[in-house]
Amino acid sequence: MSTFWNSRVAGTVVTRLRLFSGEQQQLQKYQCAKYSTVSNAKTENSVFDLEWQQALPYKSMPKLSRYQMLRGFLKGGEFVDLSLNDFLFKCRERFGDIYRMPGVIGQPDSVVLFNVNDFEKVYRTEGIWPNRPGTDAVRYYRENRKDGFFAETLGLNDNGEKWAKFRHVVNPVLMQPKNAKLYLDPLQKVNLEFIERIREIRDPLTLEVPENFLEDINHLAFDSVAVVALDHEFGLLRRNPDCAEAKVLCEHMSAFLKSIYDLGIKPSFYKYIQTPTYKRFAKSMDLMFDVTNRYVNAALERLEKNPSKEGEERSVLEKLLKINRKTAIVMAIDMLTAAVDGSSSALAAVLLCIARNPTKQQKLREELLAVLPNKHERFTVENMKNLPYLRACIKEALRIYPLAFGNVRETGADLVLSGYRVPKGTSALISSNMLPNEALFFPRPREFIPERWLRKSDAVSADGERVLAENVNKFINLPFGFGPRSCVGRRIAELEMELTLGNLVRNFEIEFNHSTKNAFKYHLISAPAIPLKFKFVDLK
Ligand code: HEM
Repeated sequence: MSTFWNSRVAGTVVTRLRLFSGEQQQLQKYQCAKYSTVSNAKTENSVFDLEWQQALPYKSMPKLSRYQMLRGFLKGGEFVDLSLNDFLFKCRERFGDIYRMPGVIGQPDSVVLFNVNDFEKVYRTEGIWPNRPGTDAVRYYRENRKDGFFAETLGLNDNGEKWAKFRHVVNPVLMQPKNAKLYLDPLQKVNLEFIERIREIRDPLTLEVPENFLEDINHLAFDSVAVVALDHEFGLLRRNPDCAEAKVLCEHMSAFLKSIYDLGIKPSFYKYIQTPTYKRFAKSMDLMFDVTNRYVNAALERLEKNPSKEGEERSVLEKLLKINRKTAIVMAIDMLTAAVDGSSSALAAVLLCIARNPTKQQKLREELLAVLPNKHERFTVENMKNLPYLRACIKEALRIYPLAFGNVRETGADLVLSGYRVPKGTSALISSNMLPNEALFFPRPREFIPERWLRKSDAVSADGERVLAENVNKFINLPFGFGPRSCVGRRIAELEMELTLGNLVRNFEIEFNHSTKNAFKYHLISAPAIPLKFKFVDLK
């Protein structure tokens, strides 16, 4: 019987792979045999079936009642002012490492997870078309736009086969290493503006940047993603700080993120009546659509007037336009909304860690100088290949200050999670962001030890203790998500962080002489909560 199920699952996989052959390698990597037979295969003999039979019924899982949920989010309620993160943790204290959260007003129930073994099970059985619930409001907006622009595709906010088709066409453009050259130079140009901006705004005596330095980091992140997504240098950072369109985009991107929690998790009637939150959200989406549409059309016109030569490739946008104009617009909006706030928080985390750890900073500088002895020399795809310590510093900073509260997946199979039966199709909130800071998983968790991420022989901290991250369950720390649905902008984000950290450390001694207590607050994603008054001292 179990052989029958094995071959059935394998058969389905083979058929789908014919459709999406590019994902074949990923799939083989991610769908480990242990879990691929689970999918609804409740055969009498399977190990899974025994586990399922012995597990507690879903209904008996500790849960927040519908009334508690609704009351908690009403005026004066216990959850009303809490961030998503604090809300989930408050309930964890009451119910433990697994609990049910009721879906209210037409939303489905969710199960909230804090156990890494459960994270692994959910990810490993997510299937080839993993669904990420939570962005219903985006889909609702796109489905209901009067001009029907999104009738064929809802972009990467879609789910199921339609998501996969879209992702399949954009993956090669955004994720293939060979395409990095398309965005390396534009990103580097923006990056050098950032260095100049720091020199302009820092106090001439203290050499500290102003309290609102986060705004500059935000503009760096915005200019960087815009140069990729819209093939346009807005120059918000320095040359064109009053650019109205760039400001509109920036402002509405942040409003967009906030609405995702307000409309996706908190109780909301927006599908029945246009609530003020939904109206604000739809206005942001309209504005972002209009601006994006204009820039993509302008790029198209430029290309038509000055077509690229055979084999010549000039930008990511040009490549996306070659697929078609709609794909280019939808992808540009999806990149802009997903990139800016996250990238700037991640950059702030990296800078705080490096500024507070001068020995590590010096070690990184030495690595950079060995590869690029002249600080004016540009990074290239080639010379960036051998910078393991740079990458380790970024990984370690994202471990200490994880960006997202966690992730969301619809369970791809019936699963036993923490001893309870959880049916296929349940929305699972993988609440992972606190675990990378627990000593159980990472020794000396609050210390910035990039060596954890190096090869075995190098993974020893300054006082000789082994701190290797290799043996830690990798599902604890997945800053870019997992599997075929993981961050499509990962290469761009990593390159942007590597260029920024690399260029800053080559140019300055970076210090942060203030408290880092409660440096970040968590909403859907983290955001710096302290003034980022870094000190930048020029290096000779
Ligand atoms: C440090 C910066 C960033 C981090 C930590 C990050 C992290 C993530 C995570 C955790 C996800 C969800 C993955 C999953 O469900 O498994 C995601 C999705 C996504 N990210 Fe990023 N991201 C970053 C920057 C960017 C940038 C720069 C872009 C665009 C250029 C981008 C575009 C996207 C998009 C479009 C998705 C949705 C993918 C899909 O559903 O297929 N991200 N990101």
